[in-house]
Amino acid sequence: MEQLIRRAQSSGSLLCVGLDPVGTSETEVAARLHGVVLQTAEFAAAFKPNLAFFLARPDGVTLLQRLREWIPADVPMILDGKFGDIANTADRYAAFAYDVIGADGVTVNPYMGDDAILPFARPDKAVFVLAKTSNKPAHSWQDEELVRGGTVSDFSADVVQQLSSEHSGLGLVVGATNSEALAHLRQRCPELWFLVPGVGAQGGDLAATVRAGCRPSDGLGLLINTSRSIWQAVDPGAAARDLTQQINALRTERVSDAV
Ligand SMILES: O=C(O)c1cc(=O)[nH]c(=O)n1[C@@H]1O[C@H](COP(=O)(O)O)[C@@H](O)[C@H]1O
Repeated sequence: MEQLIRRAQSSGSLLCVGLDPVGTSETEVAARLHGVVLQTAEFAAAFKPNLAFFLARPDGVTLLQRLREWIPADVPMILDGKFGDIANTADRYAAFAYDVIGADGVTVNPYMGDDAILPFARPDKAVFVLAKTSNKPAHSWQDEELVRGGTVSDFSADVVQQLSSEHSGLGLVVGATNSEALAHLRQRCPELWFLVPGVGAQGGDLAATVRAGCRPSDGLGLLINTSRSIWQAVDPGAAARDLTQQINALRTERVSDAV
């Protein structure tokens, strides 16, 4: 998380460049991936490769390892695997993500309990736990009210908040497609970092996202991910630059409103 904060500050950006590579040939995909990294790196607070898009290719694991080499060392790479299994299996996924691939962080699905999360917590790694996801059908699971009060996503957020008092580097995944839910979770967890996908192809409202999710105290706490709208752009560098500038204008407003 410290690396992430340093990078967000030095790049002046909260943009997370999502890497969900698609294409017909292995050479074409590798070349495009390398190109996107080179063109967007100066605007990237982090990169987020989604594991599924790599595993679907015959050389996917090697490509992920090459990707880590292409990404500048000071830019965190979050491996989006949405991992979630019992402790000894989670431990193996953590070894894969951190030791085999060299990722600086992961996404985790908390459904199986704390032991699905904690094997990923290492002092120098970031762990983003799903709380309120961007997909529409998530509503019927995550907005379910619990007998103890609050929703399932509130419960996930509360558990992560509690665990973060003993384990550094924990954050939440909160989708950009529901800014009310984002504002609600920001209020519930004022300090945690949120990874926020759903801007771009999924139609999340960027302005509402920054207003709802950015920490008014320091203009940080938010990593806004977009994948397809950068991958499919004619000029990925320009797309990343434009998005960064829009985010920065909005977060300046957010911080000055709070003063
Ligand atoms: O954990 C994620 O990154 C994630 C959580 C979520 O709630 N919604 C979501 O879309 N994602 C991921 O974020 C990326 C979104 O891609 P685009 O819709 O193309 O920007 C994909 O890799 C998704 O798997």
